[in-house]
This record gives sequence, structure tokens and C-alpha cells, in this order.
Amino acid sequence: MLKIAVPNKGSLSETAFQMLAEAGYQGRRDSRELVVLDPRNDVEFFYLRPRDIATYVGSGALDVGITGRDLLLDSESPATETATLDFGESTFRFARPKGTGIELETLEGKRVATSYPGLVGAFLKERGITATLVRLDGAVESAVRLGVADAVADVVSTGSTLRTAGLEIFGPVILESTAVLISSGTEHPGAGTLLRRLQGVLVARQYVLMDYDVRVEHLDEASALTPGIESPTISPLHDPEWVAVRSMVPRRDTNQVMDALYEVGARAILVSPIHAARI
Ligand SMILES: Nc1ncnc2c1ncn2[C@@H]1O[C@H](COP(=O)(O)OP(=O)(O)OP(=O)(O)O)[C@@H](O)[C@H]1O
Ligand SMILES: O=P(O)(O)OC[C@H]1O[C@H](OP(=O)(O)OP(=O)(O)O)[C@H](O)[C@@H]1O
Ligand SMILES: [Mg+2]
Repeated sequence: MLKIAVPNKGSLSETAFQMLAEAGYQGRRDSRELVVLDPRNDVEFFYLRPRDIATYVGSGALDVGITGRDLLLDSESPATETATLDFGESTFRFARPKGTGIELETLEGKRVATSYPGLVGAFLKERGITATLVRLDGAVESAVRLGVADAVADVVSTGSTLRTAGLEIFGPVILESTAVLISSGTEHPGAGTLLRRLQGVLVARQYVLMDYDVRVEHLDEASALTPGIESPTISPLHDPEWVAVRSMVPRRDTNQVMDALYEVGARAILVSPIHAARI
């Protein structure tokens, strides 16, 4: 039975839960449940703090898990990233009080507050900078104002928490993070199925199915606009001068592709959602 670690709370938990449900797995019915057995799929889910997931998977106690890349690296666990899951995107950055002019080079000897000392420590060490890391659990943006640090290093998404705290980003990007699937490294037959199912959910979310009719002489032009993942499906129509085309198109490009297809003479352009996919 495949043992899967999933976030029980925090920014990643809701989307992780939704993706697993879309992938056909049994979710928990009550937020107090910590372990959920899913015998139909031969898996067992362990609801854990996102920060602890890499530790459990790295130790081999659990086979795979969903967590953030930043949390995985911070943990220094031997677990490895096997796929990105395209949610929970964030950037890990240094920030300073507006106008103080602290730079990466001048962090030497200064105090940097962070909830990710493993990640920040490794980044500074690689660059030969020695700073004092002040480990905090959260809300690190307040650390400078409260006098326990000279700068902070934290997760930035919209940047509004930083702005509100009177801070500004400086220095290089420490890490581009996203939710990831991680593995203990031991090959488990169920792990491939989980990965394919989650990738199927991502494809179903990111693509639509586009159907249209086009005159044969414009087919090359039209299918160049809708190359699909492998190649578009071309079907004959009763009128031999026309063909029907079906292809997957990135959801965010839907309207631009429809406009361009119309321009090259395609008609009856129809778009439908994809419920599930196995690519
Ligand atoms: N505002 C955000 N936008 C996107 N991703 C975020 C955001 N905040 C945290 N994350 C990501 O979520 C993961 C952190 O999980 P965590 O459970 O600590 O989230 P959290 O929102 O900080 O929860 P909590 O603060 O309740 O512990 C990291 O991978 C981080 O990059
Ligand atoms: O750039 P933004 O969109 O403002 O998001 C970034 C903020 O979100 C997270 O905080 P969270 O809400 O998880 O609180 P925490 O600091 O207590 O973890 C993160 O630690 C930042 O503080
Ligand atoms: Mg947080």
C-alpha cells in the first residue's frame, strides 16, 4: 500500500486536497482525521504539517508526499522532488526596511529573520556571507520593526505583506518555489499511478478541447495554430473540401487561438472542458 503525506493545513492544503479528489482518491471527511485509508486505490493518506512532510518522506516512513519546494530544501531531508504540481507558487526573497540600502554583500554580520534557516543558511554559505539567522515561526515581516533583525528572508507571493510592513525586496531571488511531489527514493509501484493521475488533473485544468471545421487548403495553417500535445486529429467531413479538426489547446490561449483560427477560415469552432486525462 502506497503511503502518501499530504498537508493538513496552510496555503497548500486546500488545492492538494482538491487535486487528489479530482484524481479519484478518497479525501478526509473531517478535518480532525489524521490518517485516511483508501482501499479502492490501495493507498493510505497521512495528514501532516507541510513543514514535516519532507522529514517523514526522507526517512522512508512514508513513500511520497505533497509539499513546497522551499520546505523540502529547508528541511535538508534526502527526499527528492519528482514533479512540480503547478500551484502554491511563491518566490523566496530577502527584504529590508525601505531606504536602508542593505544589500546582499552588506548582510555580513547582520541579523536576518526567517522561518527557513536551512534554505537561507545554505544560500548565504554558498556566497561566503556570514549572517546571524534569527529563526521565527511566522509573521517574520515584523521582526525588523520589533528590533530582533536587520532584514528578513521570506515567502513572497503578491508582495502585499512586505509592503504593509514597510519593507522592500533586495538582492537575488533565493528560490522560485511551487508545490511539488516528493519521494523517498524507494520505487513503489503505486507512486507512478499517483504521478500520472496528478499530471492528468493538471492537464485537465490547463487545457481545453477545441473542435473546428476548415477547408482542406487551409488545414496546414490552421493546424499550426493548434498543434496539440502530439498532433491534431483530422477527420473527413461529408463535403470533401472540408475536414474536422480536434486538438488540445492551453486554456489561457483559448480566445486568441479561436480568433486566429477564424482569421484563417476555420468555422464552427467549439471549445469543451476536459474532465480527466491520462497523457
Ligand atoms: N502567500 C502564499 N502564496 C503562495 N504560497 C505560499 C504562501 N504562503 C506560503 N506559501 C507556500 O506554502 C508553503 C508553506 O506552507 P505553510 O503551511 O507554512 O503555509 P502557511 O500559509 O505559511 O501556513 P501557516 O502559516 O498556517 O503555517 C510553502 O511552500 C510556501 O511557499
Ligand atoms: O506576498 P504575500 O501575498 O503577502 O504573501 C506572503 C506572505 O504569506 C505567508 O504568510 P502567512 O499568511 O502564511 O503567515 P505566516 O507568516 O504566519 O506564515 C508568507 O510567510 C508571507 O508572510
Ligand atoms: Mg505561513
